[in-house]
Amino acid sequence: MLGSRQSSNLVVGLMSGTSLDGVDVAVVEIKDQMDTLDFKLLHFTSLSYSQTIRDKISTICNPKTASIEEISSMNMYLGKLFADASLKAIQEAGLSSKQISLISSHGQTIFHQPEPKMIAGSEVTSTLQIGDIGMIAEKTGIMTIGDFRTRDMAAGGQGAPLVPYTDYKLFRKEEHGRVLVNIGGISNVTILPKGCTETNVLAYDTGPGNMIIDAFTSWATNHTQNYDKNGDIAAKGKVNEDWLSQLLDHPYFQLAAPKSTGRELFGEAFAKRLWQEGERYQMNHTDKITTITALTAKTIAMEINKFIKSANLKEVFISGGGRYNKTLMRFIANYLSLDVSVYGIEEIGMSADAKEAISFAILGYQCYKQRTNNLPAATGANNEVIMGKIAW
Ligand SMILES: Nc1ncnc2c1ncn2[C@@H]1O[C@H](COP(=O)(O)OP(=O)(O)OP(=O)(O)O)[C@@H](O)[C@H]1O
Ligand SMILES: CC(=O)N[C@H]1[C@@H]2OC[C@@H](O2)[C@@H](O)[C@@H]1O[C@H](C)C(=O)O
Repeated sequence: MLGSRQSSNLVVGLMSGTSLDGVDVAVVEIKDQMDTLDFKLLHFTSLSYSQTIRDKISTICNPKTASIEEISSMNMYLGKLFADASLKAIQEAGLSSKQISLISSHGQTIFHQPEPKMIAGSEVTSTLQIGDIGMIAEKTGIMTIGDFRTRDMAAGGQGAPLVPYTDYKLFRKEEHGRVLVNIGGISNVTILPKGCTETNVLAYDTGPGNMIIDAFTSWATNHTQNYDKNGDIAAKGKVNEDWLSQLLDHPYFQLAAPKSTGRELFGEAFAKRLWQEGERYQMNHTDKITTITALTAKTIAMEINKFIKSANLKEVFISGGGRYNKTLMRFIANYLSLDVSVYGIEEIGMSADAKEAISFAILGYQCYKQRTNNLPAATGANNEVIMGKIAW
């Protein structure tokens, strides 16, 4: 039985995020004692998607170009790819499949609609993560858990963000407040006030993370670069303050929490519109990238600044690929009040790259243990639920 022996608590967590860069795989030992959870990262690896796969996923993320046939086949294709990635990681960790209790897979989000649509007089919210868990279980021989977000939505939540549950379990502090920021395709913050309980954690998506920076870099470099490595391009440009303040008027930044977002709002169409706006401002490509980097930084910092006093915030820890963008990190620190210090999340023993995959390992483990694993304060759900479905 899971949990009865130390060796049986080995879990593989899989995360494929909104950047569409690939799948992250964390092999984690989960230490489950009384009501505290802890983990040890045994191995971490990422499998990059080929350009063909990125393009295919991009196509099915866009309702105008998606076809049901492509969605259906990509669901099975990604399931197989996730299975292969899991087996590779298990082998690299020096383990065998038999030692793994479960695989927990977030899946690839291709659609996320937290604002209700009317269908035959009923309000419907929806979210879709693909990468079939039946396929993963079949190809690995390991029980697989996935499809977390729908259950939270069924309980009236946004189905996102889900990682704040593990942020709360692992990183809350009695002495002072902390903020965890993940900068992937989209950015999200988890605010853990001093001595917080589950009910007063604040967590939501702040808006774009690297998504627009990546798109701009690709266009500015004639597709020779997918992202602004280390923020080197942004470091060379100037922020256009006029344009930045206009960009900050976007309605998403004014929305009250709980809120979550994705490619539907800040994807390619949005990036294209901003790129054209930048042209109208007669800005060079470098200044456009610098200004868009400042937009990500400012929308994160503005949210944190709101809670510095009330939550007694002292430390901000940054994870996700954006942690490596030095210009973005510098801008965030500059936009924040001097009361808080900004660190990479490795400062508290967590890997910036593996954090989300580790979190999904923990969320899946909790599901298997039949424990609730959503944080209604973050998602807006009416009640706690056990998120996740199991393929035996
Ligand atoms: N060295 C680096 N310098 C600058 N940016 C980087 C670097 N390494 C990664 N990134 C950025 O991080 C992005 C990937 O981040 P990450 O893997 O955290 O996103 P994700 O998990 O796909 O997204 P999300 O968390 O929104 O689902 C890349 O697209 C790139 O923009
Ligand atoms: C619908 C969806 O896939 N949302 C992702 C996305 O990527 C970042 C942000 O938007 C967050 O809401 C979420 O992922 C993280 C892992 C979460 O649920 O905490």
